[in-house]
Amino acid sequence: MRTLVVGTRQSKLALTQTDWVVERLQELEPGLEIKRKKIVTKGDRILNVTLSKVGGKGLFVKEIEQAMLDGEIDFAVHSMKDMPSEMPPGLMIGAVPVRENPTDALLSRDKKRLDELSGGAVVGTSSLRRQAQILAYRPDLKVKPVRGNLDTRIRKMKEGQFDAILLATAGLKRMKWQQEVTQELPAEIMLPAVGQGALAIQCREDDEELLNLLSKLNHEETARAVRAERAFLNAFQGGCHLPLAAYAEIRYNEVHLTGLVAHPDGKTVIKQSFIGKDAQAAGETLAKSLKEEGAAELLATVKEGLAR
Ligand SMILES: NCc1[nH]cc(CCC(=O)O)c1CC(=O)O
Repeated sequence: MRTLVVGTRQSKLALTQTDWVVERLQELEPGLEIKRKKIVTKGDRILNVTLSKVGGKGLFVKEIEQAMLDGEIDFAVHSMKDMPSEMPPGLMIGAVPVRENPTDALLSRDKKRLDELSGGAVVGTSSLRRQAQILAYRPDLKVKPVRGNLDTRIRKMKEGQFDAILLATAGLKRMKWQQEVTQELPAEIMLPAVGQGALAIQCREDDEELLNLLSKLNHEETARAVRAERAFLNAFQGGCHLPLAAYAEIRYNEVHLTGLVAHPDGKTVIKQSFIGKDAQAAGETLAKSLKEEGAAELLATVKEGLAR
């Protein structure tokens, strides 16, 4: 195998995730040389603006994809959650490694669990999905936007800007910061984002040598669950900035998929589950069923509100 170049964002989480994949690949092929090339994305540059207002899809991947197409890098490790549904021609997801914990975590200043937070407590999150679900469960809480890398957000909470914040458990575990987690929120209260906890290893579709190596890292159960979640997402032409959630598990060789669309105020939540064999079909069927309950109109209203 030739020396490989992996492109990565320079956030600690991106570097940690990239290193994890590099180590797995070097276990599979001892002596394999992999160089890291750091790339700054648009999402990294505009940290002061609420992402739902920036709104663009693929904010964290575009520059990396271009470097791959230009041959400057061979592959990249992305958070599946940040991957847009559309990929430029010539690129593909070469492997989906085994999923890390998919839940969302509550981190709070006084180690108070969600049920113990006082009325009016301020929860930091810029995710409309998290905002909608936390308000649906606890309408008495206040939600305020927070941006920045994981360490920045935790610091802002500890400084007192927020009583609690919501973050993906997976990112914290990968950074070995799981001791910061006060409570992992169950999917019944906080349905995870599409692809949360999973990674996508992206490469050129004609790179057979690399694809052959990457296939050994692929975890079919995770890939299948994520396929169902992303099929659901695609049906709404949604991005990670919309109040939309989906989570799938494989049980006895069947896909158990739950999907949700909500108003950011948490007062309207449309949520359903579906069980099927075919992952893609499960996602499409569930989306259709939510649309029959008015999910598309609800999202259109939300988008209108964001544009204003
Ligand atoms: N939106 C940013 C982002 N992209 C992936 C993760 C965490 C890791 C993951 O979800 O796989 C995070 C941080 C967060 O949402 O807390």
